[in-house]
Amino acid sequence: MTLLESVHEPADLTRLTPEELDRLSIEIRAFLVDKVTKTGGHLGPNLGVVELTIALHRVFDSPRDTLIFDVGHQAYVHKILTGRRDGFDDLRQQGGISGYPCRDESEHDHVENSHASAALSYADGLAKAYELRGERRSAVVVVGDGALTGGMCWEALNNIAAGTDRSVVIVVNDNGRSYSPTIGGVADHLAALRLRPGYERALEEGKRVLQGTPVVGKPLYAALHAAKRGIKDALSPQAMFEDLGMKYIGPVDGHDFESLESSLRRAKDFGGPVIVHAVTRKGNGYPLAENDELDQMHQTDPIDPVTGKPRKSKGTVWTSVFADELAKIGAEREDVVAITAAMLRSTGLAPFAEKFPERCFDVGIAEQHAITSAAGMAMAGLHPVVAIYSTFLNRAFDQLLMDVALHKQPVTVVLDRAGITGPDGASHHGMWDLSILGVIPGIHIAAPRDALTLREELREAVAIDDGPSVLRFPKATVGDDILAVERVGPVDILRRGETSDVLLVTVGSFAELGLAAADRLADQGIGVTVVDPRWVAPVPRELVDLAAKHRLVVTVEDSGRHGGFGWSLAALLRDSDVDVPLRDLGIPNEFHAHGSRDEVLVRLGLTAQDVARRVTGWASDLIGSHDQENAEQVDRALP
Ligand SMILES: Cc1ncc(C[n+]2csc(CCOP(=O)(O)OP(=O)(O)O)c2C)c(N)n1
Ligand SMILES: CC(=O)[C@@H](O)[C@H](O)COP(=O)(O)O
Ligand SMILES: [Mg+2]
Repeated sequence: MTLLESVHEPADLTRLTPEELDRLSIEIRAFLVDKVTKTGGHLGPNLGVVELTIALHRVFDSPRDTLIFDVGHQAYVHKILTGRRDGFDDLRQQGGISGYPCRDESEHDHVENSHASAALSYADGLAKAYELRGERRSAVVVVGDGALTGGMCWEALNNIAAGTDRSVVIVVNDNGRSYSPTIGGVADHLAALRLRPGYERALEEGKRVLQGTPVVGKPLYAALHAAKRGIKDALSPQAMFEDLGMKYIGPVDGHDFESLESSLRRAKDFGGPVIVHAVTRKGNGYPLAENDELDQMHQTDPIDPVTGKPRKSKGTVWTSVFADELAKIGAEREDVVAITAAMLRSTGLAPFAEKFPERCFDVGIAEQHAITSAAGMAMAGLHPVVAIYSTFLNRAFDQLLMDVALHKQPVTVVLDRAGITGPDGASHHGMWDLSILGVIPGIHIAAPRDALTLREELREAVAIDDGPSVLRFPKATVGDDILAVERVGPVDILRRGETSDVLLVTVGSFAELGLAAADRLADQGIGVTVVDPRWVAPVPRELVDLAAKHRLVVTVEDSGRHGGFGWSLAALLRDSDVDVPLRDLGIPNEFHAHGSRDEVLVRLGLTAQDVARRVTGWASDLIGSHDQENAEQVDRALP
């Protein structure tokens, strides 16, 4: 039996010798490489926290002490040590274990939200509750140097520092990288602290020397205090955390068990807010992840563990089309600048940054700042393009509403990973943007259906100079271009039905699905006109006239139904006194578990077959043109 097989719960770790701990680390790293190169996942981050996570579980008493991982993408080792080793064959797969902490999986898991920079706030709340209830428990957080660039961390630190008797242990997992090297003053300060590692050792050495002298009692303590002061001033740059009133321990070698455990025990015994600054190496022990110049191993697709080559090709993804067109626009318009929130490559800004380095800004994991900083740039005559994932825009809603739209500033926000994303689960699906952005006065939102319309609508967006414009597209391979048979205003007619039974309005990449459904319905004699609005906000008024010429309107969108495009079009028809029944298909407003994008869409009934079946039913019920027998025929006719 391997050591890894002998560890079923954290308590099993406490009996291991130093040699066994080192062996266990080797086994865990081999396990991570073996499993994650098969399933895909956050290989780099987790290889960097093997010793740290083992040490945390040896020093603290989870779940009595609450262990929280910021983002949570680096919790695989935690899952292995808390009895879920066997689940890694199905990591991030439908029905398998989540790639993030999951409360249903274990009492040791607490925070499922993978949005960065929130963990310290949880810890502050937990610690306040423990104090009120007289419970001697520690709230322990692992927060990365990247997550520490997020604003919520500093809101939390401001509060945590005030809780002098509350045990909040903040382990800064400092590997110097987010996706790519972490930027900004916080990162520079951590680097300064990292580069002066002698402080702790010198302090220990000073204590040892003094305790070996005949000096005792008060003179000894005075001498110790003087030594500490002198060493601290000489070796340790003024740690901003101490300025905040927090004890700072570090920098600590995050791969050395002895240093880690002694620091964590000191932190646990301190009984107040304390920072343990652990210096780790992302991807430690696996050269392909250690030397991750192209940010491929922060979150990897399934790859060959030796060569690092993807196990299957993804084809052309939406992001690469955006990347190419923005770089072209950048060459034509020097007022266009780009902003990323620590995700330059994964949001497609790398080609722009390579061509125009002075016009591309990485603000760290700080989407709120990104949006308002963009408003500032726009006020000064630039046209910023902020590229972020749809789900992360949630936290910057007020900035888009009040800092951009209120001032009618020309800022373009490009939302990648819009709609169902898949393996990253509920907090990553980009299903909220149409619902929350639709309320913003003067906003323009485009949902391209293919590469051609993405290029076209991106150009239209950066030409809008009287307010915010938004473009959204999914985490997927982009399909073939779908040519329109006619354009009515901004609306593309993709297919005219033999009869005007149904107007099927498809949003974005769902055009392909809508056309496939229309083909099936035509076989049943149901005439379907398929249109792509291209710009979904404001809802094109041309849809009112088109709806008035049909007997049923159906919308289908890769977005939450509540407040989505379907609801907005229904409101417009009502306001226009067009009394045509409308049915909307979209993502139910629930939290949807991980799986592949296609698997989740099947779960949600968002496939051509499902759409055809639903339309047949509605056509039969609402316009009486087809009986139930047709509905069954549609079923039989479909693969
Ligand atoms: C609000 C938000 N923006 C962006 C992301 C995407 N993201 C996930 S992990 C990560 C980098 C985290 O860096 P760090 O905190 O240093 O952790 P490490 O991966 O280095 O362990 C980013 C940007 C996110 N999860 N949340
Ligand atoms: C944890 C996080 O927010 C990302 O790393 C997430 O895994 C998205 O990955 P993709 O960039 O592959 O969509
Ligand atoms: Mg990091």
